Amino acid sequence: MRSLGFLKKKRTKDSSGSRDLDAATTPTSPTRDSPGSLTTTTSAKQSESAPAQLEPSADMASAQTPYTGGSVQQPTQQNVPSIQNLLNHPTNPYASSAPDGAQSSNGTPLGGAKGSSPAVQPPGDQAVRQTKGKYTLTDFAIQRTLGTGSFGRVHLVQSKHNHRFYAIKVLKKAQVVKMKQVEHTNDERKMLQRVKHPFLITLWGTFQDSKNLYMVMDFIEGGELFSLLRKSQRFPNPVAKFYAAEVTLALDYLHSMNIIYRDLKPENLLLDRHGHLKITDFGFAKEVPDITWTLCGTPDYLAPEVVASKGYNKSVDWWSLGILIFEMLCGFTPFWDGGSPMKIYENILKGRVKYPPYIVPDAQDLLTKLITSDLSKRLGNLHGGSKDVMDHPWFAEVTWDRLLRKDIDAPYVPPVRAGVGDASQFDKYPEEVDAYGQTGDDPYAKLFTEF
Ligand SMILES: Nc1ncnc2c1ncn2[C@@H]1O[C@H](COP(=O)(O)OP(=O)(O)OP(=O)(O)O)[C@@H](O)[C@H]1O
Repeated sequence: MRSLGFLKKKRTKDSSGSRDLDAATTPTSPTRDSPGSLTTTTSAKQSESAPAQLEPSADMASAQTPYTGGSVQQPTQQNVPSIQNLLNHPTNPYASSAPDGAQSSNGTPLGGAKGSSPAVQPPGDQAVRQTKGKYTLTDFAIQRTLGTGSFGRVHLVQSKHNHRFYAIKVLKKAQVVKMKQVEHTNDERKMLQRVKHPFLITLWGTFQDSKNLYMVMDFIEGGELFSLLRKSQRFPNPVAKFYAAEVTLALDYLHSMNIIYRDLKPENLLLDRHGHLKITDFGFAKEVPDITWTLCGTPDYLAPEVVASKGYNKSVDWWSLGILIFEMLCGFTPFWDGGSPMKIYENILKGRVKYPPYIVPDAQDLLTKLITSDLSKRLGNLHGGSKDVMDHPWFAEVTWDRLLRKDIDAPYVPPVRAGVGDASQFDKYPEEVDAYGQTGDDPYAKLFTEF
């Protein structure tokens, strides 16, 4: 029987060294996005270090009674109306605001877009958000840890100015340098500064001290989709469709700006207080107008052309969308089989997917068209681009422009008390008191001049 041990663990970027993909058991990242630079740095393997607090539900075989959240609305097949039936409940998303109270003229954070138009145009202005050195640590009171990552942790903080809650991602410079992620970290800031979209996290500012880099983002209260999925085992078809549709709009937007995201997985999808998605962790996002070669991502989600060290393009995100939809519908990823990352890569390269009988035909059709090694057939990579994905019959009842306006109710509303820094939807982490705010010698100052 399939062992479900992996279900408990979050899949993180590796923090424990590197090897060459061709030569060893661990996938690796070359330092630059060029074909000639395949000396390796950071690997992207399934980490054993993340907390594993979420046991899969005892009712593993059922997608009908997935939730354990008491009186919370639960996205089961019975009580979740189809997206078509959700059209008459406009939500009233809270306008976000900067920690110092500043807003752009339209009351939203400032973002800037360039490149081709997305198939569905998000609202917003074109100015570039000022992020560099805008804040300091003394602007915030640090509360608890929301998550840990390869280079540091994400804290819930409260602004001393407007008293609102934010999330600050802290990255240890020494760790970033050690794992040869300087370029990716600078890219993360740069990409986040450029984007403005309902389903992407907002970066308000960055700053640094001699030891750490800090990124000030909106605090997204509802927790990770990962937690919801593991508690549920798997999502009913309309629920998976809702989240997949929001991700599709975000990818459509990113790709219109020539940004590849490259780390799609439930761990990086947060739920806002209304249950809409926010994609976080732009640690692998990069502007790539045509082709790139860097080996990065999370094993289960890697496209075969990435595993095979070939040049690749935006369509790796469409492959990953296929893996995400599969995982939401099944509770496990298609190429995982309990083995090492290397075993996963073998399976990815073989490309054989077993579709459980409970996957509806439309969904299976879409999955076969996304999870295909043949780039001339992969949906999203064809002439119609992302529109082909949106026009697929599985998404037939999605009204894309209303979804973009969050004018469609989410299938699950997280039980959070808004505005009070309620972090109850996040796992608990041991609180380490790191030496934040230090001045003094900074051997890495030249590497992070944009922060
Ligand atoms: N804006 C936010 N609001 C609430 N929680 C957040 C926010 N950003 C990140 N988190 C939490 O912190 C966790 C780690 O964040 P993130 O993935 O950006 O860090 P990372 O160091 O890149 O992690 P990894 O190395 O695992 O990819 C997230 O999975 C999420 O639980």
